[in-house]
Amino acid sequence: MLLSTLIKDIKIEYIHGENDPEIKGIAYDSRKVQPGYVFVAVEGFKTDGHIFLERAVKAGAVALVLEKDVPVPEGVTVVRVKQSRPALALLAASLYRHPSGKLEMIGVTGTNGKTTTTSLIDAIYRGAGIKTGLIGTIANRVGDRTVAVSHTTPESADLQALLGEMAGEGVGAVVMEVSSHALALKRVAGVEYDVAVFTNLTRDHLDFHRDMDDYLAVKAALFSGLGSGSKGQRKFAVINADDPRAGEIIAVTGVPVVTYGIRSKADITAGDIEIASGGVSFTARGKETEIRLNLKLTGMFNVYNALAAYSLGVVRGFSPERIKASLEGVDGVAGRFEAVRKGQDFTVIVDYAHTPDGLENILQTAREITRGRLITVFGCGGDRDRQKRPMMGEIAVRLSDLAIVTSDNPRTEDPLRIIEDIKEGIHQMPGGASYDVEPDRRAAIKKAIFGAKSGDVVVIAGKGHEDYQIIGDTRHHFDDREEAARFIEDRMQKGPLS
Ligand SMILES: CC(=O)N[C@H]1[C@@H](OP(=O)(O)OP(=O)(O)OC[C@H]2O[C@@H](n3ccc(=O)[nH]c3=O)[C@H](O)[C@@H]2O)O[C@H](CO)[C@@H](O)[C@@H]1O[C@H](C)C(=O)N[C@@H](C)C(=O)N[C@H](CCC(=O)O)C(=O)O
Ligand SMILES: Nc1ncnc2c1ncn2[C@@H]1O[C@H](COP(=O)(O)OP(=O)(O)OP(=O)(O)O)[C@@H](O)[C@H]1O
Ligand SMILES: N[C@H](CCC[C@H](N)C(=O)O)C(=O)O
Ligand SMILES: [Mg+2]
Repeated sequence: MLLSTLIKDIKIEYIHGENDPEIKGIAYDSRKVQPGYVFVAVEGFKTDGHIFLERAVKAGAVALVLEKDVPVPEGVTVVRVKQSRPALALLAASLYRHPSGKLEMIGVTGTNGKTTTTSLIDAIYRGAGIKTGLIGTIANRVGDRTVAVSHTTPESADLQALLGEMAGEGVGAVVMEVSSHALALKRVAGVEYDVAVFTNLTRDHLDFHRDMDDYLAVKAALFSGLGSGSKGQRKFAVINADDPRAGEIIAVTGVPVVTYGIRSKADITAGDIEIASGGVSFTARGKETEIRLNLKLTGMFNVYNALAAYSLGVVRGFSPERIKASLEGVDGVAGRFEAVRKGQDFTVIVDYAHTPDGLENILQTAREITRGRLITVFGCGGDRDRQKRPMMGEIAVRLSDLAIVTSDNPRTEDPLRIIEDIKEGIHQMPGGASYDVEPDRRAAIKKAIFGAKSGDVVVIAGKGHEDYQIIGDTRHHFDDREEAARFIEDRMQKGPLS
């Protein structure tokens, strides 16, 4: 595509250079530039793309998109824009010929439940015989082909390339997680959504967003952006009426809204809820429909996730019976309340709860299936929201019989410093509280498993499906499920600690 065609839809401050080169690709990272590419320089949080212009041109960039007036190498065409991130997104959408316009696009946002809810929605579409694309934390999938992930929501240029592949391979519907980082950093600018789902808003990422209002405003952008577009598909939003901020999301949504809930008045509600260790059952009731759903996922929060998916399915026009069959066929989601079973007489659960609300939910659910003691192993990620640490400490200790505080992904922070932040919340608890500290996650898991007695439940929270631990800038192989399985087998041979 000629540069002049590519930039047709973006607002430009000025252009320098006579050439109108043929553009073969787009890169936001100088290390990924190939001959014939346009390089878009982004000012980031760690470094600045404008530092790497020489490198990009050496690697073959024929055009540069900049948001700053900086010296540039000779011989390339320079396109100056106001903001590079939205420009990057819109240029990529153009280059891949607006793939989201050819696909039914479903975006799911909210603090918790995105991965689970997208898996459930995906199952409904597949069950209806539609080829799907899935984009999210655990994996990206094009039909049955899995593509590696680096983010929950990919960077705009990678996202548009992926959507392009999906459109080219006959995908009908794309179900994707839309993180607040993605919305704030314009990764999804230029994506035309048909349906947006709001799961909930609780505390997280306040290292990145100014405050909860800012966090909400960012999430709300997915809903206010729903009105535009020209696919002719029926657009609607699916919103959790029980969330205290639901009204604010509804207020900015320019398309019909279907609400779901358990406590509040909603279009579709869940009643007669039964929670067991093997799964939840509930009756989903709409104006004209009523159906009993028996899921293999458990926990009250999964009633919400399933109800969101069910509501979407009904409004989309799938039959409640068909939706029921699809939802009931989902065995579980990797690393979400995933049991590690090696024939032991106590329960071990690996879960991705990494926010105060997630942890509270998971421990309440675990308590309901605990006959003995509830033992929790958890930590908090480094280089992420610090204020959630004491809150998670308090929750873990309050809701467990024994909490073992350990490391999550320390990243570039001192693991002991992170643990100190967690302990602050514990020490403020009235009457004090007993807990254990074991900074080495492997040793903490071992301690929990060797300490468990018959009927106990061990919850290992925070890392779920992750098969790595990030210490400094290095990713080491580490999988809570593997570690737990190994120690359970060990313990069954050697016996518990006395
Ligand atoms: C805070 C955040 O999201 N940062 C993202 C952002 O980084 P940044 O803007 O700071 O980039 P930077 O490192 O300063 O570099 C600036 C520019 O120079 C470029 N560069 C850099 C080096 C070089 O040699 N050449 C070069 O051109 C970079 O490619 C970049 O375009 O843009 C980068 C490129 O897309 C992302 O990789 C990076 O994600 C970081 C690694 C990250 O950890 N993000 C997490 C927090 C995140 O996005 N999480 C959400 C899920 C959260 C949730 O809801 O739970 C997600 O969607 O995954
Ligand atoms: N609807 C929900 N409400 C509250 N907590 C939930 C809900 N669904 C799941 N959780 C908890 O949050 C954890 C993460 O769930 P899930 O992966 O579905 O969320 P997510 O929004 O995709 O997370 P991330 O932002 O990290 O990608 C689960 O392991 C569970 O403990
Ligand atoms: N998407 C979340 C994942 C957190 C997972 C937890 N294991 C951690 O590293 O903090 C984030 O990037 O904040
Ligand atoms: Mg997710």
